[in-house]
Amino acid sequence: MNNTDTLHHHQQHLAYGWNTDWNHKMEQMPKSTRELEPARVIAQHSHSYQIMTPDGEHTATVTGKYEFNAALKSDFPAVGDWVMAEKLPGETRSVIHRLLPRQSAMIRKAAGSTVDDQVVGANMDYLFITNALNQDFNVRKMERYLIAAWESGASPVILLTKADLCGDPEAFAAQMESAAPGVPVHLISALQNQGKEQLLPYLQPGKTIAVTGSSGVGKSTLLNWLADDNMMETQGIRENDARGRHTTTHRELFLLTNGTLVMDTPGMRELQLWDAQDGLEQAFSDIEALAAGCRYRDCRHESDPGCAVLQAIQDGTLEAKRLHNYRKTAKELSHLARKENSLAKKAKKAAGSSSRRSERRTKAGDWDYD
Ligand SMILES: Nc1nc2c(ncn2[C@@H]2O[C@H](COP(=O)(O)OP(=O)(O)OP(=O)(O)O)[C@@H](O)[C@H]2O)c(=O)[nH]1
Ligand SMILES: [Zn+2]
Repeated sequence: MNNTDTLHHHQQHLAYGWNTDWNHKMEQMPKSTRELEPARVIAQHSHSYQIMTPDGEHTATVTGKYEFNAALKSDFPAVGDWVMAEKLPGETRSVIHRLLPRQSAMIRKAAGSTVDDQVVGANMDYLFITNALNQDFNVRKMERYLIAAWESGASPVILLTKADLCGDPEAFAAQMESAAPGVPVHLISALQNQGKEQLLPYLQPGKTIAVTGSSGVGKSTLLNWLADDNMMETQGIRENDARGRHTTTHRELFLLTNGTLVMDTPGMRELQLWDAQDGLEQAFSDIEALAAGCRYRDCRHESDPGCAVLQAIQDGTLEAKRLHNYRKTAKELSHLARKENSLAKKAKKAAGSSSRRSERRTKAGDWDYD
């Protein structure tokens, strides 16, 4: 196949975020005797995918060989993935042969098993983490979200929504900023159409944005606001597809007219924590940086002599609460790790006895709808 030709002739497909990096990754793939073209996964059903191919939207399934070689659930394509697909002659169907290596991925861990880990979204550039400026406002919760965000490889951005409901939004933004080192914090009100200009730097052609946050913080409102009259496609974002029943029109990756891609997958909406050491270190990079100055490498920042973290609290450059939250989160993570371990042991024992497949189904929850 002549890739350059393919790419130049299909602007629609290019719009879905294809770029020179992906082209490079494609060229690294082992050569195939078949006509394979790159396509992006725009929706996921239990046994099939919707993909955007150079010829438009196709329904696709993975090949038997793909399935055979997939050791983990996360080896299967997910929304946002780029795959190499073969168009079936005369049909709007394709088969997926390969997965291009992910640039970022949000993984939902299944307790006690790595086999059941699911990718709920792939190749996001930005992850919008939302928290509302009402009783939902919760720094602790955001610290936990940030861990998952950093683990994903996408750049986190904090959006404080419903700013119109708050008397002193700036104070809350400042509080959030100190809990999220290196993460931009924006105050917005979708209802009052305020703060959109701050989001424009992220709304770039070819960039993919995913939105996460607890139920009710205003994600749907935000997505519709971002899409505004910018929807390329006719259906609104997540009108009422909570059960994901509309397999023919259902999409989870949307193209705005300015070329930005917006991802809204059910699994992405509720991030869970797991034993995520790297994410913890990044979410608390302020403390990690201070800890580098502690006299002892294994300093517990409790009463240890020469502790730079405690010194910073004394100097007033670090809030005591921040260290407290760090400790609590670290503890929580190791608790999760222990729980995962014991569940893994139990699962091992139970394996073979009951029907694992149906168990998987239920666990998969909203991800595995059809
Ligand atoms: N005052 C105010 N209310 C808002 C704003 N954005 C959303 N809301 C309201 O908050 C409620 C929840 O908004 P949704 O967009 O449905 O929230 P969601 O996060 O998508 O909720 P789930 O679908 O449950 O995940 C609705 O009543 C919205 O009208 C805002 O900027 N200001
Ligand atoms: Zn220390």
